[in-house]
Amino acid sequence: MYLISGGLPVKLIGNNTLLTSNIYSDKSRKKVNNFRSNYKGKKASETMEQLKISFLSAVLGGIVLLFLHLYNVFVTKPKAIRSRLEKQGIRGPSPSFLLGNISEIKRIQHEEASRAAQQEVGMISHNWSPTAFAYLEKYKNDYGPIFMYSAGSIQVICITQMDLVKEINQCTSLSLGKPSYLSKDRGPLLGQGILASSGPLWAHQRKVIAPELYLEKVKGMVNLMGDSTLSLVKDWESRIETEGEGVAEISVDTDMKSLAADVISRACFGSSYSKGQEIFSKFGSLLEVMSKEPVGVPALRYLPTKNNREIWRLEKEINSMILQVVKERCESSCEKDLLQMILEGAKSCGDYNGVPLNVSCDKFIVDNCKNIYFAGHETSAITASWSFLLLALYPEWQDRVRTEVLRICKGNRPNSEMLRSMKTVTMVIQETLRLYPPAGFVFREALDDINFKDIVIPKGMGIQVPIPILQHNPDLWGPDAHDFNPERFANGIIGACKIPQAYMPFGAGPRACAGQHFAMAELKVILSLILSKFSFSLSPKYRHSPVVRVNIVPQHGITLHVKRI
Ligand code: HEM
Repeated sequence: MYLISGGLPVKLIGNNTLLTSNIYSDKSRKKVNNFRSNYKGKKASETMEQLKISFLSAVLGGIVLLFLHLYNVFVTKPKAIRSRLEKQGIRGPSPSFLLGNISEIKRIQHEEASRAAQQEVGMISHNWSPTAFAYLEKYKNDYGPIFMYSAGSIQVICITQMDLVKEINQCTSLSLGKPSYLSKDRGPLLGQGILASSGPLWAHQRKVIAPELYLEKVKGMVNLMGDSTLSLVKDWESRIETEGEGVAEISVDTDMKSLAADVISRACFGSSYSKGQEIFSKFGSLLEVMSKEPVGVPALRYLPTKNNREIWRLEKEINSMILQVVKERCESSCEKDLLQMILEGAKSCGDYNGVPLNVSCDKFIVDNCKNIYFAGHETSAITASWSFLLLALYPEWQDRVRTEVLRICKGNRPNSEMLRSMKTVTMVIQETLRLYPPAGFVFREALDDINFKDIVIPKGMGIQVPIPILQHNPDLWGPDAHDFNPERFANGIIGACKIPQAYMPFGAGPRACAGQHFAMAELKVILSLILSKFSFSLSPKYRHSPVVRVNIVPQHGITLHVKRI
């Protein structure tokens, strides 16, 4: 009998004494070799078989687990929270498997957009929200002022009833936070910065960042806002000269974006602002790539698709560029810019009132720099652009604003005192923000079951307050709700609306825009410096089409004729 021992054939004889095989003949050696290779082949194929089976069972197990997870995320959980709201009388369209109401929403939007496109070209109506928010208008008509719908894994309760809106805005409970998808699948843009975070981490960031943007601190930034605006004024002057006849056709929204980027780079990065501009221009590209991505399924962020690879590359580059500026800053002297304030905040980001915050210093710095840019760049740029459009459409208001600016500034650069006394400019900005608020919604998530009036909103539910729907409501603003009438703000917001809390371009309550004083000062500087040098009229190229992207933006840009005065 042969056995295989350590690769050598051995023979068992008598009382199990072993003899090595090398004493056997060639013939028997051949036999042994044949046996050995057959045996090895058989064993290898058995091992392969076993490997295949284990691999297949692992894949199958993975698929089953993934399916169970997706079933839980897309079916079980949504069903449970929807049924809790249904029991309280909240209704909404029935969701389909996986996509919820996404396909239906797309269809409603598409149909309404095609209907609007057939209307008279060149007609400008400020009542744009029934087109841009067609699905919300439909659901509100069908199910009442509080309704729910499903965006795949995200379940949303949409609230347009003012008593409830007021309660949400005033709520200080940390059980009401920002939607978790903001820091998950919008992670490369926002991370865990002030805009996207909730609970103690947000409370710490707010404590550090908001005071630096209070009115007193903003006064010190009026000069840098003037510097950026004056270089645009020079640029426009030379463009008007080159184009001849004293007029230039200018894509105002593009130039306002560069201007707002310049302002926020100077405010955030002080003397390293040119480095800041470079960082923010990469951030702009990241924003563009990410706006092509669906929201609500964070797992998609890990797939090595072309888009994701680009997102990872840009994110890595931006993060390391910010940290490079920080490193240079630490080696040089202190500056009084927003970055310095973020650096100070990072020193104490270990805990908030004894609760550990679980965020590294580097992440705290990087995420909050990105958040300040995200929050304060496009919003201000779009508002300035809509203001110029409205002033081009209503020349009597353009004249009133210019007269006020010339009376107050007397040809000088505006300072904070002058900005404070610009009443007409303020009214025009307020009315612009009412008709065209850059942010479409105030978003929240119930981080725990939470009560508003007699409704218990279940944990995990997204909460949405659609800003334009409130700000265009004739029941609140009167029959001229869709008209441009800055005069309504002559006695402030309280005098303009039956329920002043319906005016919320900057949100409201403890999470209201931390940069609203900064934004108002910036807009006044831009409007006053530009209107004292130029006049505006509509270009025949302009097509009015406000659409909802990350912000509410002019789909075809804002092209105006700009003339020196
Ligand atoms: C016209 C310009 C602007 C508009 C319309 C605007 C609007 C908003 C809105 C609607 C929110 C969310 C409020 C909420 O969830 O209740 C917000 C948050 C915020 N904004 Fe602005 N914003 C503007 C400019 C700025 C600027 C220039 C900065 C910074 C320099 C800034 C910094 C912030 C920050 C830090 C937050 C987060 C506040 C928090 O969650 O605690 N914003 N803004």
